[in-house]
Amino acid sequence: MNRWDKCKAVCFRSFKVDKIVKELCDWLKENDFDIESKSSLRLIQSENIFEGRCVLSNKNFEPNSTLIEFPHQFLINYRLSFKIQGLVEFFEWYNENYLKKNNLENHLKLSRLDALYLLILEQRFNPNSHLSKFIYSMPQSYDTPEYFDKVIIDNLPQYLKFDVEKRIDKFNLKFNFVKNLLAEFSKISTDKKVENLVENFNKENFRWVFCSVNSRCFHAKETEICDQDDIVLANKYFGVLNESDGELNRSINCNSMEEYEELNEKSEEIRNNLCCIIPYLDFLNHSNDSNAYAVFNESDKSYTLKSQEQSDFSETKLVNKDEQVYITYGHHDNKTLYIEYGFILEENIYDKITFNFRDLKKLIQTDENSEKFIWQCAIQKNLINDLSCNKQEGPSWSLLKLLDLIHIFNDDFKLLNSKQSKKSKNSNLELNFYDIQHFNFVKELFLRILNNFKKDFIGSLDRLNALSVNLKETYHFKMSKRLVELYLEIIELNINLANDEQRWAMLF
Ligand SMILES: C[S@@+](CC[C@H](N)C(=O)[O-])C[C@H]1O[C@@H](n2cnc3c(N)ncnc32)[C@H](O)[C@@H]1O
Repeated sequence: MNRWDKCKAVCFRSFKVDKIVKELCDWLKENDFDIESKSSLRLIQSENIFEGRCVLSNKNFEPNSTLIEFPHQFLINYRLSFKIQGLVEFFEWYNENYLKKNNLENHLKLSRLDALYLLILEQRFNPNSHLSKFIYSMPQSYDTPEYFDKVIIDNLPQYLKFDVEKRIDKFNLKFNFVKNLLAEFSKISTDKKVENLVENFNKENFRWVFCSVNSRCFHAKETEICDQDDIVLANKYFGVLNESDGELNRSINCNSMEEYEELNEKSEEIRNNLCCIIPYLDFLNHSNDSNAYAVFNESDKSYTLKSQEQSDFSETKLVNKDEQVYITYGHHDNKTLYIEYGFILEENIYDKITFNFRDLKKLIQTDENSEKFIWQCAIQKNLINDLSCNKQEGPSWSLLKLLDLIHIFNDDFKLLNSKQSKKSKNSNLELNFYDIQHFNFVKELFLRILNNFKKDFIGSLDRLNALSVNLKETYHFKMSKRLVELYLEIIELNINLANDEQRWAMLF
């Protein structure tokens, strides 16, 4: 897009945004929250067209001041679905006919997150909806991979494709499960709202609500937002949510990588069930260097947006007049931003390549018991949480230590001759977990994995470049290609680092 096109697009969008903002502010006012008089913030179309809409400050704020407080009633989570008669009937029917009768696997159960999807969809198509003006303020479509042309996904490197496909599978599984349940329920329901919801529950609409919630939610504890009565109902329909169940610090008790990955997924699922959307605050964009943060306020159950606190260690990023207010969505690498939010950052200090179980397994050429032992050590010694390399520091210490371990047990390394290594094959206790012992072998393994990745990424770039001209004009294509290039840069920088004897030796 050239500068003129960009300018035209911004003007057009700004016009639309004004109308959306007005509706949203009117809606808040109708619900006793006059945001225009209460706050020093305003919503506009960002000058960076790819950022969409954004929140701007009308004045300078001191560090640690309150920018705005959102009353509890505007925190939208599953509990509001219990106020909709048709949905409550559906949950009751599901409880009686499914939950009690079948021993369902977790992914085939309704969850709190599904209740939030259903609430927003029901309200979107309900002519008397309480939330319709807020829902109108949400984007009509998204830039997350659920919206991509499949050809783009098919031609991504395995590193990205695997997670993108996993996400799309999850979406499809959820869609089919809820659709079938609703279809069965509609046979016995006479509620007009349910009829309406079933009619509108198609793939396109579910995709929209799936992405709306996932890319615009905050996370808040159930006990912070819900009354005890809501929690009792939620436990009945969706099971008890033990918020500490999925905590990763319990990974230490895992005995295998499969168990560890399961725990990881469970922890993500629990977090997803804590999703809540806060109108207006869902317009805040992300920066790694944010000037604000949002926090739950226990005393009055409100959600507060605050300017950053003064820090003794780094320069405090201030909220200044007419500048954008940013929060941080988390210390996300570009793969996560791409999949969860549909954008990437050119300069992302948290960007890295994280090697997973399957990538590293390819390096292990040993017997089953030794392999099991390697993974158990990796989990128990907590190496598993950061098996990555980045642009600034190269490989993480955990990755180097794991490669050191892999090398000791690898039949491939015929040079293996140190007494310590042979002894350590038989005894966990004798393994040294504090230093890396064989940095030349580690280098060889590191280069093996990087070169595999490089081949995959270069192949992907070639295939992407060969796609049709029309597709290459799309934002989804451009963002995907740029992401592949940025990762290729990380791979090449790390290959150079490993090949530079002096710099490599300095890592140990
Ligand atoms: C919570 S919403 C923020 C409001 C959004 N800009 C809008 O117009 O509704 C999150 C979405 O904003 C966009 N976004 C947020 N931060 C961004 C950034 N730093 N660069 C580009 N897009 C960003 C992405 O599309 C993301 O999925």
